[in-house]
Amino acid sequence: MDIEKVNSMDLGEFVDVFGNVTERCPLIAAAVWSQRPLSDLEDLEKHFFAFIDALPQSGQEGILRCHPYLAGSELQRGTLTAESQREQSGAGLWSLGADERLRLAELNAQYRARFGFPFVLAARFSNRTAARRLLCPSAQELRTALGEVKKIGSLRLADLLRADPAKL
Ligand SMILES: NC(=O)NC1=NC(=O)NC1=O
Repeated sequence: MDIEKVNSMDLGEFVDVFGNVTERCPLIAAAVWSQRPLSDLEDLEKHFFAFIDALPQSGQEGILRCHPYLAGSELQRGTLTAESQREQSGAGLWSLGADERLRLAELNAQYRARFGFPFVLAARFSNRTAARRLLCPSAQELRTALGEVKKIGSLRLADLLRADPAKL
């Protein structure tokens, strides 16, 4: 898909296509739509990231709370978004052993209790570092977690911009 096609989209189409670049936060796509005409993929990505960076901490934490747990109940129940389903399955989280799933559930619970939002990791890079990040200071961990949200968004945008518009 080329950037001219993106710039020609009305609001509904734009949110349909880009509404889940940031997991379950279509508001961001609706906000970025008003930045058209966008010059290229980098410009589109820059506006997604600028919106996140400009939010107050409560809004940034809200974005993290919109993310499903890694290997959590949503993966088990099959209620993940298509993107998350692909990412989590692709990272092998579907085929975890019972003990590993339990260990991840415990880490998720400890992490959520400490920071007030779920552990977020760009699963396609899957450098499972939950245990180490649990020890980080809150302000640093918020920045790290938002960095993972941006990595996930970059990968999703690249997939979408590579996609054939006929299939969208
Ligand atoms: N809590 C998470 O990190 N969730 C996810 N990371 C991904 O890359 N996809 C997800 O659903």
